[in-house]
Amino acid sequence: RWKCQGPGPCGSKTLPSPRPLPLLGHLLELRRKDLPVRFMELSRRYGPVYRLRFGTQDVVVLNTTELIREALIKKWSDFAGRPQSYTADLISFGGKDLSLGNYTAMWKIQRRLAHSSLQRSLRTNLEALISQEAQQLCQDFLSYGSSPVDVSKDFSLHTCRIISSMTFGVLFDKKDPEFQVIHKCIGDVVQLWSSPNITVLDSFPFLRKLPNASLDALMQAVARRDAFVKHQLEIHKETFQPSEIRDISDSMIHFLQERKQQEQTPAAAGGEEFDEDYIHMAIVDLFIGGTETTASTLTWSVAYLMHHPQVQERIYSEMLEVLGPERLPEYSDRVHLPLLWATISEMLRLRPVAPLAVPHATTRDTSLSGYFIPKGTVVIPNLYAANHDETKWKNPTQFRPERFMEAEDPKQAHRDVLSFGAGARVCLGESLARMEIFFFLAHLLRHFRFLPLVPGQLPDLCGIFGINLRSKPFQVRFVPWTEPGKDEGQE
Ligand code: HEM
Repeated sequence: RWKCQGPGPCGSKTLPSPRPLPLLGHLLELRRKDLPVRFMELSRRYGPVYRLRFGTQDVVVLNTTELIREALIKKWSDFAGRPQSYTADLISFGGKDLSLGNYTAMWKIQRRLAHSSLQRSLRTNLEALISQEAQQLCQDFLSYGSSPVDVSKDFSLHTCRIISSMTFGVLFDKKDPEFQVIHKCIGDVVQLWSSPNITVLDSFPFLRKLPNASLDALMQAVARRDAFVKHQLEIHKETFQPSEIRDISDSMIHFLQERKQQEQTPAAAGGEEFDEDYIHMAIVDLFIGGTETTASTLTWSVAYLMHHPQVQERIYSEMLEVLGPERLPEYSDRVHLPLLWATISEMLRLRPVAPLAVPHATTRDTSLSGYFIPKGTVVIPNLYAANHDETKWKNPTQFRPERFMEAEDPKQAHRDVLSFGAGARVCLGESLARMEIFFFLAHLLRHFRFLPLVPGQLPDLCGIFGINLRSKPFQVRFVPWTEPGKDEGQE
């Protein structure tokens, strides 16, 4: 299977692979909590690309920027698929998902639609919305006084409010019960879906008939999520005016209505109809992407900056110099705030929230670095390994934002951070995420120093590896720069 059998993209070499266990293959590797780091270790022994076998599934792991670019950019259509699974189908109307859906004609329409709707929303007054949210968050932190704060919840409530406003035109109150339900169940679906009690159902079909409390909880969270999205879409359909596209839902409804009017027959679209479920799932994915990922990067940034109070001070001085004491930051200021911008890239590099991206699948027989890779192989781009590649990044585990400013080609150095993936499946929300991280950090650092509760008691930077790379909970005091307490941190 791993040698090219005939005409096609022949590679003469066979992919290296660690010795597998009988029946299980390399399945036990999946029990490791720090999978991206483990994959990186394996690459030191077996080379930057190797093959593993999980049960009946062949998996190829890519561990360098060059290999990931060759696969996802140079040969993008060969690697644009997603592995299909029983549980992904369960939570997405039978696979009509944007991030988990396979590379089909319907998916391409869905992705183009989500992309253009999001871009349209980015072109409106998004900057004002995000800046307001960041100011609101500063007000909240001020109101907590010197009490400690667990920032991750606050960040995710605010990022969720932003994506709700962009999608449905509603800026929910953080305490609104309806908002709290959607905020919670979006997180619950992701956590439950990636839990071992659920993932096991993909590999062992006979277990699907047995009672499974995790599966029941997952389906309840999915039902709550779907009820919320359906309700919002119904409201939009009733009030929709083609002359006034207000938000992402409107853009999507407009597209669907136009498509129906043009009488696109299912036959013309390859036998399938582009129905409302695709819109529903695209919105769900924007909510998932738009909530925890950015919030997680922000939380990591606070944790790292607590370890590096001198970087906080330098960013604060940089902002004072560029903005003066009064003016609020604007997004165009980022080019004049190189240390802040470099700190954001350094954070994305060191702690990519989706360290193994989302698994890809080959859509046809192909090759990579001279190795033959058959159609249907699952491909894991190890973004964490690429961002820690010693040949590209000096002392890669160190937090050193200056590396971007000192680079021969700083723009290229920023681009070399692969945390948003690349190619046909590159993250749809990169521009939004960067803008959010910029505004939240700029506003927070302009107002406050980030200090530990007790001097020297700093957050653990190791993190929790799972479907995403989260920091362990920690508490921080946001102390206005005007108050004393300068030397409480630790460099
Ligand atoms: C720091 C923040 C973020 C990071 C690090 C991040 C990272 C990623 C990564 C690594 C992927 C998978 C790429 C691949 O499969 O090769 C992805 C996919 C995706 N992201 Fe993000 N993301 C972030 C924020 C967002 C935001 C704010 C949104 C939405 C508003 C979003 C929406 C999506 C969607 C819809 C996909 C699926 C794309 C597809 O399969 O075609 N993400 N993201």
